[in-house]
Amino acid sequence: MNQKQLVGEKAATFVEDGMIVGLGTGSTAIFMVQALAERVKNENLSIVCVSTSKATEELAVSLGLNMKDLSEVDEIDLTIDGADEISPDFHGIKGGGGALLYEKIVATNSKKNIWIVDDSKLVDTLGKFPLPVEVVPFGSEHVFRKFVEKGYQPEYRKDDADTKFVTDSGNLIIDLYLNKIEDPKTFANELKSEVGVVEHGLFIDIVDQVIAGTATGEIEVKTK
Ligand SMILES: O=C[C@H](O)[C@H](O)[C@H](O)COP(=O)(O)O
Repeated sequence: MNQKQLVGEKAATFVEDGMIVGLGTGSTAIFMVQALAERVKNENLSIVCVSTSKATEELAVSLGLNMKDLSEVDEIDLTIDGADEISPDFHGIKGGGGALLYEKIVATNSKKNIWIVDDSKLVDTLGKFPLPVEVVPFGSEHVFRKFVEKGYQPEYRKDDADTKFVTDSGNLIIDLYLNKIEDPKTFANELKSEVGVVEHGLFIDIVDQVIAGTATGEIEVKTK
């Protein structure tokens, strides 16, 4: 069994009856959603789920999970999501699948956040993975040029048809090829202060627990 499936299935065991659960997005989160739907059926659990993307929403509905909009629920008990990079001090990059905005909104309205990853995502320093920045389409070329001037090596995210990728909320994504982010907190604040930037993929002080795969097939659970 691959690492993504192992950690996805493990994470689904952290959900308890009666919880409001945030469902993450991506290839690892898919395994968690499938395993959770199985548990709900087999153990007759009564849970409410909130999605972080249209793709996850569709999957969860097809599996019969009880879905609600974020605005319809009070605080989420537990959100389980994937990640693209995680540093030893529990900061991360997310948004490789373009879902960073809804993911961050759901995560910051959750009592607890768990990230599920294979061991390739655990890094010493963030930044090898291109950092996604979600921008409003209006005037985005100006934001793009500022990123060029600052040496951030930006590239518009493209979809399969080679046109600009559009997020679930109708925005664009500019990926920054930084290679290394020395001070993620400061950089996160700097990006947020740029008008036209809606959100970025740096998730600072958000995750509580990381469930990571290993080459030997064992699972590591790390708590902040
Ligand atoms: O926008 C996508 C999300 O942040 C994903 O959770 C992240 O990219 C990890 O995805 P995957 O599990 O497919 O590597």
